[in-house]
Amino acid sequence: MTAASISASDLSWGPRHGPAILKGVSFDLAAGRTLGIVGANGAGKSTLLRLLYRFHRPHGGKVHIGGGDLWRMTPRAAARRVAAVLQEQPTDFALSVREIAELGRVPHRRGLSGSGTREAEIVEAALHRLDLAGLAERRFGTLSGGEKQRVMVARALVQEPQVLILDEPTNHLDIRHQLEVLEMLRGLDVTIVTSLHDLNLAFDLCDEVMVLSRGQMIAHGTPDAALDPATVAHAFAVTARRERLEPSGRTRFTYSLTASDRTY
Ligand SMILES: Nc1ncnc2c1ncn2[C@@H]1O[C@H](COP(=O)(O)OP(=O)(O)OP(=O)(O)O)[C@@H](O)[C@H]1O
Repeated sequence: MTAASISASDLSWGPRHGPAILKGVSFDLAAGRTLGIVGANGAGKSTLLRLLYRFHRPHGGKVHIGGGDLWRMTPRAAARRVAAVLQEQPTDFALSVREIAELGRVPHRRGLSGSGTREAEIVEAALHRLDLAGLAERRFGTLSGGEKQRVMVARALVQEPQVLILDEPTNHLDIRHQLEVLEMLRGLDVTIVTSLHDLNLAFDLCDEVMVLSRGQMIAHGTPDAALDPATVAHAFAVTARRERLEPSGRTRFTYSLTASDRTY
């Protein structure tokens, strides 16, 4: 895998005949960096991600991956560059874990050529990395939510993308697998854009954070700058507190409803 830069300029999108859901979002992310997208429910996080993995064509603005316009590439070329791990999981319940992971090779195959030794090695390595070797022959439909999530990350790795788009990648994962998956992702030579609900994770994991509110970017920068308590309070309509824990030196957020929000 070789990371590629992402450049998004003035992106907007909305449903046909509906109001704009995403308005004027721009950012430049250098190759190999991790950008976290945070914001309240409905803020537009998944919508922004959909524009980055070529699901929605922007109504305004452009996305460039490694300098190339995402919508001027063929779908196959785009799929060789960008992989996505989504909240919605596939319904190929009858396929085995290995077969789902192998689907990640499709953009790399020419014609009807099957899988060679190298292809098989890539799949095995990804299954191993995600702690799935023992489940390789299991039917996808029989897995737990967290096991399914790990299969989807494995399939994305098998795709050997330059850019990895993740929509809430830690959903369903227990704390050990959260740490393992996040540490593994950080070690990849890939550029990552991920939505996250957990601000503590965003602070620890990301090189940069973007805060969305009602479809607009209200902050973007280092986690320290973007996640300042006033911005968090505004974006999530809560009282936010940010503390530095000793002796670890890690930053932790805690939240409460503002007094006027209480209904009791
Ligand atoms: N295709 C669509 N048609 C109509 N409305 C849509 C469409 N896609 C998204 N929306 C609306 O746009 C808003 C933003 O949705 P989006 O899924 O991007 O939010 P989000 O920040 O990812 O939220 P969550 O944290 O709940 O996952 C929501 O109000 C959603 O209902």
